[in-house]
Amino acid sequence: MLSAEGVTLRFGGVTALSDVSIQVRADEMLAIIGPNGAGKSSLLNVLSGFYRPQEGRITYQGLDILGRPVHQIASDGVVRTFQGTHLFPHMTVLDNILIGRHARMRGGLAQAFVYFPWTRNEEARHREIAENIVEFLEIENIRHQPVGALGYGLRKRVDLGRALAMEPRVLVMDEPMAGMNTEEKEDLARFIIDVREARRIPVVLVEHDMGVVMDLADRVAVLDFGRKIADGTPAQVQADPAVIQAYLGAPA
Ligand SMILES: Nc1ncnc2c1ncn2[C@@H]1O[C@H](COP(=O)(O)OP(=O)(O)OP(=O)(O)O)[C@@H](O)[C@H]1O
Repeated sequence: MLSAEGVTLRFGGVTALSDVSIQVRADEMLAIIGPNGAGKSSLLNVLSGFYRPQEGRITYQGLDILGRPVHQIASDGVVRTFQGTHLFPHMTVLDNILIGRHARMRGGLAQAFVYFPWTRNEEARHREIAENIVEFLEIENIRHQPVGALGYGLRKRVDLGRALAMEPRVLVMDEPMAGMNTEEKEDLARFIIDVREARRIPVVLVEHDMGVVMDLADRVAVLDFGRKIADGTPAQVQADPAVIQAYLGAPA
């Protein structure tokens, strides 16, 4: 579905990724883990077109997408969320989700909020899709509240809604649960599982919480100092001496 082959990414003298190959298979939950600075966010940025590696290939549905504009990669279906939230705090939940429809709007974003007669039908269709997402994420009761007034857990849920509005074919999430309490993590995990069941799309996520990773992921790839050191089921990876060494710094 989406893959990196032999990817090397450097920032000046820093090698963030070194000859990394990874494949995201259809309908799987792939977790990317590793110690701080291991290159996890860099790998997500490369897979979603935000960073262009100096070496290697990125393919999506069999096509080389290296160098394609990032908005085009997103509208082709590789949709990512970022650490924290990228929402408009003064706008309502529903309007923030509608922003996610931007890539799918023929009339452009401005027209979505202005009632030109010729855009009314399209506007109604986008609103219906946004309302369905609101229902799916069980945030009907806050749909007209400004996002800035919400707690972090709910804001992350709205952020997921905005990503869903973009109709992802691959959903890429950078530490979706960072900064959440246990209850918020459980809620978001449930919705991520629901998304996979409802949309049958692969999800790639970077996550620090090993409990979450072991519960959610079908497969885990481990990065350390920009290299992929393991790739397997959660149980395989957990028992891998190289992984244990990377995390604990113990001698091999
Ligand atoms: N835009 C950038 N400019 C310069 N160096 C960068 C940039 N982005 C990442 N790096 C460097 O690349 C390396 C990998 O960083 P990256 O953020 O991908 O790691 P990470 O595994 O996501 O870390 P964390 O778990 O702390 O978020 C680090 O040494 C980092 O300092």
